[in-house]
Amino acid sequence: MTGAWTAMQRVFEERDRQDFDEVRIAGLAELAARVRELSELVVLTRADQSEVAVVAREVELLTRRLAEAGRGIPPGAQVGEGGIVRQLGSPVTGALNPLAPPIEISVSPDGTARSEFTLGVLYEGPPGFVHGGVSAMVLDHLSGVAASANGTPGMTAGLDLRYRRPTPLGVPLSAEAKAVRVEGRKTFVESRILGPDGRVTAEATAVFVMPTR
Ligand SMILES: CCCCCCCCCCCC(=O)SCCNC(=O)CCNC(=O)[C@H](O)C(C)(C)COP(=O)(O)OP(=O)(O)OC[C@H]1O[C@@H](n2cnc3c(N)ncnc32)[C@H](O)[C@@H]1OP(=O)(O)O
Repeated sequence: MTGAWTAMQRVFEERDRQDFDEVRIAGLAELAARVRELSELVVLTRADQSEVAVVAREVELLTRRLAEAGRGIPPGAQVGEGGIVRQLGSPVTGALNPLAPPIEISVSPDGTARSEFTLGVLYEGPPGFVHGGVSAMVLDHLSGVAASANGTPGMTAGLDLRYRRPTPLGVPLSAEAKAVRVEGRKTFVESRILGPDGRVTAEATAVFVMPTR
């Protein structure tokens, strides 16, 4: 039976054949950014009912225009030595995904993956604070990048989260993750999100397992 890793490689190879140059990516990223703004205003608008109905109709027409050139499969993931290096449709970092915040991640020479980002109203859980599932998503992904940077990429097998204090919405947050131990196919990664005051709001230990080929 084909393993998960081989199946994923096949998907990636298929998508690699798609025609995505940097100019096209920039254009689509601009579109995604505008849709993100629109989504936020859907939550925040005070427009009256008739105006909302008109806008809904206009958005429907715009959607139909894009559907005429729909292609059925999501944008590709670029794969490097350490696993995925860029995934344009990622719900966390994908510049082409309007649902993604999106967050940008850098990796320092010691293998620490870091990010600074702000999460707006679309990610609200408790009033005024970030949804716990969104924090988990960010830490899961950041930890995945740290596992890859360690040269031991894998699938998330476990994510043990502790929510220390509420994570505030609409203010600059930072997050970091680092691989701390490797045992066979398993890589253990520790991560955390910090509020603007530098205090930890959420922290996690994740286990990544390299799937069988
Ligand atoms: C620069 C940009 C980069 C970009 C990088 C992109 C980052 C993306 C980050 C997001 C990642 C995701 O969302 S991934 C999506 C969410 N995750 C998934 O869908 C995974 C679904 N699960 C699976 O496919 C499978 O269960 C696997 C592949 C994880 C493991 O299956 P397997 O290969 O059969 O392995 P298995 O025998 O079960 O376990 C292997 C070893 O791991 C241990 N193990 C298994 N689970 C756990 C666990 N929770 N905690 C501790 N240990 C565990 C087992 O005891 C065993 O230890 P021992 O006996 O060997 O000692």
